[in-house]
Amino acid sequence: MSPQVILLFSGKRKSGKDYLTDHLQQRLKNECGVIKISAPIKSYWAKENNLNLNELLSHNEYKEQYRLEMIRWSDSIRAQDYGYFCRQACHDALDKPTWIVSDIRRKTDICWFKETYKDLVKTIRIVADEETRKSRGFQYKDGIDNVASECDLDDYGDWDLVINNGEGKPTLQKQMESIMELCKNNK
Ligand SMILES: Nc1ncnc2c1ncn2[C@@H]1O[C@H](COP(=O)(O)OP(=O)(O)O)[C@@H](O)[C@H]1O
Ligand SMILES: C[C@@](O)(CCOP(=O)(O)OP(=O)(O)O)CC(=O)O
Repeated sequence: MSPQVILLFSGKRKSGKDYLTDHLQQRLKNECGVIKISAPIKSYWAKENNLNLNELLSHNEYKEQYRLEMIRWSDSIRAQDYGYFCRQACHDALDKPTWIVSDIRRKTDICWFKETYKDLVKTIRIVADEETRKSRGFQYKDGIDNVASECDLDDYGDWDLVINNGEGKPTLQKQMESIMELCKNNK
């Protein structure tokens, strides 16, 4: 079965990408599959450096020790082929009508998905103010928070949906409904 809608989620560290996409997955159950562009990066890095892949994939602090190096290495691959990790992440194409891509970071990620899947693609930006992100554990790091990995989409202006997940955010129910509404147009 080919997908009917592909939801691309983006947002800064601790904006709530995993939180909201996990909830969406619980809601859609078997109807959806989750794709993480960081998965093939982490898998390669774990193998090369003999690291614990499950820890690297988890929400724990463990991955933070390796984030800077993974960004640098993955950017060197992207410089040759910007779709490399997007393609790898979609490789075992999910047999589900809705795909949730939980970690879009660069304009080239959006470009690759739109070139490949055309108008199946919907882009969603999760925003949260810095105070809220700090209360969730965000700490600014030079080389991470001021490079493409975190900033390339700051000036992207063509989101299909922007969700506030910070101060004054709507209820989770409302956040989910706005996503479902976006999907409806593709089904
Ligand atoms: N709307 C929310 N309500 C309660 N906790 C939240 C909410 N959004 C995010 N969090 C919590 O904030 C932390 C960071 O969220 P996470 O989804 O991991 O961010 P990101 O994936 O964008 O780095 C997690 O502990 C998560 O459970
Ligand atoms: C090297 C990375 O892929 C690591 C991303 O790991 P996660 O996607 O787990 O990070 P957060 O959800 O923001 O905490 C970043 C990149 O620029 O590709």
